[in-house]
Amino acid sequence: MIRTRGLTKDFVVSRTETVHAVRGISLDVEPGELVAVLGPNGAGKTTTLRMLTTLIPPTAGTAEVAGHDVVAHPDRVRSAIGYVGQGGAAGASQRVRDEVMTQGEIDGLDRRTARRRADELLEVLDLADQAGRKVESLSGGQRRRLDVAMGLVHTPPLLILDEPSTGLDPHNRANLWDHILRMRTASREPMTIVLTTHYLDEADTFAERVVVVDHGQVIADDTADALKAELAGDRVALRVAPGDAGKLATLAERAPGTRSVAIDGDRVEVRTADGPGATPGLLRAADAAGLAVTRVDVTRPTLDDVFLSLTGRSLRETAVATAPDLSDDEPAGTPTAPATSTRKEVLA
Ligand SMILES: Nc1ncnc2c1ncn2[C@@H]1O[C@H](COP(=O)(O)OP(=O)(O)OP(=O)(O)O)[C@@H](O)[C@H]1O
Repeated sequence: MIRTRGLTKDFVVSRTETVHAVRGISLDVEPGELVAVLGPNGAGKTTTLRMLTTLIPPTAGTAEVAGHDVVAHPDRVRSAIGYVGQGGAAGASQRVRDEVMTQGEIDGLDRRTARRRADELLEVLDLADQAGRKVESLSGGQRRRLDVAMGLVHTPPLLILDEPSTGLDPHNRANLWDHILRMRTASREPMTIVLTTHYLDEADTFAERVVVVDHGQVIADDTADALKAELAGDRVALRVAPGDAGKLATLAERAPGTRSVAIDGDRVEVRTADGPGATPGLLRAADAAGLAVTRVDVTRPTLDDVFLSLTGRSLRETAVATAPDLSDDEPAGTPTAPATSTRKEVLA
């Protein structure tokens, strides 16, 4: 469904500065896959999606989407995809339901189906009460939900979503995911979904495959479970008398499967491929050496641990620091120029 080879994007910012936003990404996404693309701010995720959706041309490399080259046949690509970008796609002076319906008709739905889909999506995304209101009167969170409704109104074979849930409250995030998953199972053809998210729990729970991007390159690509097992490992924390921590650490280093051992006061933290499997052996070794273990905690790694082990940095910190405030309390007002071109502007 997607095939890129050496996909590259440079932005020439000035005579002396070029931003190498995407540096040779080669990626294959099969029909029916649900792929989450993770990475810190500025990693190149949006730029990659914008090339795949034909909003910007690649500097080098190739990309085929739904069987069509993004440079040679952008129209064919556009008609095969649904896209939710980061910029507000709706016209400020239009009414909410009309905007969703119009987008549906642009995407090829007949008027009745467009209305039914619009009403369904406005209900799912908690916008039914705002259906007759003008877009400019919506809060930031409501406007984001409207963007998502416009992107999902037709049920294309390929959905590309750039941070669809950013700024939504937990209730609306859950509804959105429920709807996306239902759309997917209801569609006759396998629906392919590629999305970026800063919510690691979403990627962990819903994505069948996680692609980690950093500095414009893919640095890991696998299922969340495989990435966690390969790159982060489980943590077994054992508490002993402070004077015994060194002896226990030495024993733990010799235990099968141990990747690393760290001491923190009376706590010995063992990184191992299989925490629950390794714990009985660690306890037996401690017991045989006369060391009394007073507490054991086994923790499975998160995708943030995966990123940390790959890069030495935490994804969570960058996400929290830059998550936009889409408060539902205040109307968002007329938007300033969006950071990315919108679907309506460019794909219509
Ligand atoms: N139009 C542009 N002109 C110049 N530089 C750009 C432009 N668009 C993106 N960049 C730069 O390219 C790099 C990648 O940006 P991109 O938006 O793709 O990152 P991202 O991974 O989507 O980040 P975020 O998680 O913050 O959305 C960044 O350094 C960004 O500043």
